[in-house]
Amino acid sequence: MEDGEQREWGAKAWTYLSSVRSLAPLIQCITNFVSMDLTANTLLSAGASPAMLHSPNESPDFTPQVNALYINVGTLSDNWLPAMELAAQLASKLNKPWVLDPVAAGASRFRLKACLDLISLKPTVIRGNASEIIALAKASFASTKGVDSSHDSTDAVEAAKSLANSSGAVVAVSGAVDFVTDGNRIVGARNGVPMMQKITATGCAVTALIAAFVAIDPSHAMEATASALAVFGVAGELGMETARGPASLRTHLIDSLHGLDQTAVISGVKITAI
Ligand SMILES: Nc1ncnc2c1ncn2[C@@H]1O[C@H](COP(=O)(O)OP(=O)(O)O)[C@@H](O)[C@H]1O
Ligand SMILES: Cc1ncsc1CCOP(=O)(O)O
Ligand SMILES: [Mg+2]
Repeated sequence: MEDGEQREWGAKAWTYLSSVRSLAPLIQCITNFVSMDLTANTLLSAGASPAMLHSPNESPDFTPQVNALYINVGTLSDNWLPAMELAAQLASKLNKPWVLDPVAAGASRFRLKACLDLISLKPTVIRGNASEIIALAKASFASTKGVDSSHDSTDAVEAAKSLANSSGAVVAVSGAVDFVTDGNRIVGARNGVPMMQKITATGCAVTALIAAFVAIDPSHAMEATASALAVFGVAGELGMETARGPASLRTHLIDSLHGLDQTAVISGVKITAI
């Protein structure tokens, strides 16, 4: 039963990846300085088309052209927040999917409020680590030490459900198991390797990949999100076979994502209902 369910998810994930490769969705990324390179390379190696355009002077022309918008608050500053809000408003008004990465949501009052304000603009998906999702669900500052999680993803499952219900977004918590919920259903993806936490911006990059998968099928955001997380994890597992540490894993993960074939995805994806 479980094997059949996993193969079905594997086939679904392969369909999403193949569609990203054939349709090359255009993804507007308003993201942090640390992650720009890995995020753009992750999207390119998956077959999507990244564009790091963030000026509020450009978004009125550019956001209408994109297939999805990705907003990441990692290196948030006073003047970037209005740019994020404008792009999110445009995407919502135009019915385009948009995905939020609430990096370090609980690290400061400014950041927490910014994330909650962005969530009021109706993201399609929110993907964070466990500490970030707990901070958002409780709307509480100081529940995290920075950008890295001090909780396991299993600790944040109830917080994810509660955030999904209050926001209307699909919520994903990454970690050893990546959980995805729409507030009602929950699935878990058990792919990836622990070394992925030792490369900065892997979380940011997988959130961008979620945006590319959701761009293909916005009405099934939960399926697209779980598939993106699992596919990124499979690329990490294959990359780890030849990597010697975080720096080479970063390279090998990108290479593996680019080279994934149907067999690797269908047999590698480990998604199950919880
Ligand atoms: N212990 C782990 N085992 C396997 N994969 C992991 C583990 N921890 C994180 N990952 C993977 O690393 C990527 C980044 O997740 P995470 O480190 O939780 O995000 P962030 O960088 O935002 O804190 C995700 O694809 C996740 O599945
Ligand atoms: C280190 C750091 N500081 C601000 S943003 C950032 C990158 C965080 O990336 P991730 O959440 O994917 O680990
Ligand atoms: Mg992160």
